[in-house]
This record gives sequence, C-alpha cells and structure tokens, in this order.
Amino acid sequence: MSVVALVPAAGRGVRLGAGMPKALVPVSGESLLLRAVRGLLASGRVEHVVVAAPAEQVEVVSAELASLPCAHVVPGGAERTDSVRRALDAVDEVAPDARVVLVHDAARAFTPASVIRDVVSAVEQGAPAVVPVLPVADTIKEVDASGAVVSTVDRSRLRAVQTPQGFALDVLREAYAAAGDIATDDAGLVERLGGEVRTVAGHPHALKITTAFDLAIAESVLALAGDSA
Ligand SMILES: Nc1ccn([C@@H]2O[C@H](COP(=O)(O)OP(=O)(O)OP(=O)(O)O)[C@@H](O)[C@H]2O)c(=O)n1
Ligand SMILES: C[C@](O)(CO)[C@H](O)COP(=O)(O)O
Repeated sequence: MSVVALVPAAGRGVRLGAGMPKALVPVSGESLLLRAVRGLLASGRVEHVVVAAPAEQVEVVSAELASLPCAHVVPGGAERTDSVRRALDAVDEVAPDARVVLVHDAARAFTPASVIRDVVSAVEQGAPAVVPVLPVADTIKEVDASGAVVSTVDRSRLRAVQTPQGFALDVLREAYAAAGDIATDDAGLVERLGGEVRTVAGHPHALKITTAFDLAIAESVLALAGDSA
C-alpha cells in the first residue's frame, strides 16, 4: 500500500510579489517546490508525488523536478481546490496501488519529516482524515462589519491548521466528488460530509510562506539549521 502526495503549486504568489510563481521562488538557491517535494520523499513515507503547476509553466516545473523521477506534474487550476482536484485525478495513473494520500502546499516547504510521518501513521492506523495543528497564540476577537468587537473567542479550543493533510484515498475522492464551494483546506471538504478529521501536532517550521516576511523567516530557519531544515 503506497502513499501518494499531491502538491498544489499553481498559485501566483501575489502576496509574496516575487514576479514569478511562488513555488519557483528560490531560498538559498533551491525553489520552495523542490524543497517541499524533496521533504516529502525524505520522510521515507511517500513513494509518489503529483505536483499541480501553473498551467503555462508545466514544462518549467517538470524541469525543476527532473532530478526526482517519482514526481509527476499536471496543470493546476484557477483555485487551490481546482489544482488539488486535477492532481487527484492523476493518482490512478501515477500510483495505482496508493491507499493513503497527502495534500501538501508547496508553500510549506520547510515542514519537518516528523510531521509528515505522524500524518501518514495516523491515516494508516485508521483515521479517515488527519490535519497537523498548532495552538493559537494570539487572543482572537470576532468583529462586525464596522470593525467593532463582538466577542472574544475561547482560544483554548482553536487550532491553526497546516499541511500535509492526510486522507484515506477513497475518503478524499468522495469529498472532492461532493465538493461544492471552494474550501480553504481539504479536510474542510471531509467535514462537510460529516466525516471525522483527527489532529496531530504541527510544527512552526511548517509555516506557509505567503509574504516577504514569511520568506525572511524561512531564510532564518535555514541559516539556523545549517541548510538541513
Ligand atoms: N490556483 C491555485 C492557488 C494556489 N495553489 C497552491 O496552494 C498553496 C497555498 O496557496 P497560497 O499560499 O495562498 O498561494 P498563492 O495562491 O500562490 O498565494 P497568493 O494568494 O498570494 O497569490 C500554494 O502552494 C499554491 O501554489 C494552487 O496550486 N493553485
Ligand atoms: C491548506 C492551508 O494551507 C491550511 O492552512 C490553507 O488553508 C491554504 O489557504 P490559502 O488561502 O489557499 O493559502
């Protein structure tokens, strides 16, 4: 029973503003995408990877991953959900024996191997869907349309959600078959069907690189880890 990872990498990276798709932005000479895919494979728990690339950059992205023969590239879509769906559609061809699927943002390129392993193990032990989470550090307030505070939310029950998110393959397929509106994460589609979603501990290094500030943090993490992060 193999594990396949879907890597949505077709975003424009508007908030980062690097003038190229975010997945191709280099950190210490290696793109976020290459780091993310290599990290999945280096966990020792992922055998196949399907990357959703910007539709007009499939060849560029394929060349970027040429050193990793188990990575396959498909054209992504307009929204993250569309990109994941296209990668999911390629699983039968790329990994016909897969029963466990991960969905992992290229933008979370520094996710530690331990998080990837914990997510895979939880699915293998029977969880239909698994997300890595971190406690919320800030006080969270609900505000109305005018910006006035409505309430202070009890943060003890809140978690910030990361990737990779792990699924039994048939569960993710069912969730995507039923998907209506766009969801901000894949587990949200399982929740809509009433499916159980379990959590494992996330990690600060699995941050999503969204802005130039996040990229600076990633560069610092790499510098501290001596490029072994
Ligand atoms: N149509 C899209 C949009 C996003 N993604 C991917 O989904 C992940 C999370 O998205 P985000 O970090 O929001 O990336 P962007 O959409 O590129 O960011 P922005 O909104 O700043 O353009 C990224 O790896 C991104 O490449 C994708 O595959 N297809
Ligand atoms: C999937 C995700 O990374 C979990 O935190 C996040 O929801 C992606 O959101 P985005 O708005 O598409 O970046």
